[in-house]
Amino acid sequence: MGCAKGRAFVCHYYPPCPNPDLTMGTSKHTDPPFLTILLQDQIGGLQICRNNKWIDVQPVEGSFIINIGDLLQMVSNDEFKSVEHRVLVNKIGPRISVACFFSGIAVPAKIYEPIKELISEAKVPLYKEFTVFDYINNFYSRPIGKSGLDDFRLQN
Ligand SMILES: O=C(O)CCC(=O)C(=O)O
Ligand SMILES: [Fe+2]
Repeated sequence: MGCAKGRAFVCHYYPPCPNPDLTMGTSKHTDPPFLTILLQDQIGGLQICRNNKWIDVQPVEGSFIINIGDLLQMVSNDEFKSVEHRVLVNKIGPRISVACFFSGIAVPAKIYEPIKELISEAKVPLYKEFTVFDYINNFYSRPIGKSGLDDFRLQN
């Protein structure tokens, strides 16, 4: 499927914040690509949302964090769920993280859809066909923090 193609690296620099309760490092969101491989330093601050609760992702030296993104949720027909996450700021710091996003094949436009082997009478396709461009373009035209998954969901 070429999910490992379309790589982009983003480096984040979070300066120390005198009033961490008044702001966020990165507000809650899901990542649009298939996968994100994330390297964070020892400062901490990354949280994921599970059962409506925010859980700290403790830094483990020498390890990477793998986030499932929206595109993987769609091709897996919701077998994998795109994780909602955010970053808190700290009085200590700065905090540095590096994300590698895997967005798949954008050019020439490749049509993606829920993987056929995952579809059956009991498990109907939940998403319509899409290209990486369609999804990313729609994602960035939406309010921050709202994933674009619902715009591609089929009304079964
Ligand atoms: O800085 C982090 O740990 C996470 C950054 C992030 O969520 C992103 O780049 O999408
Ligand atoms: Fe993210």
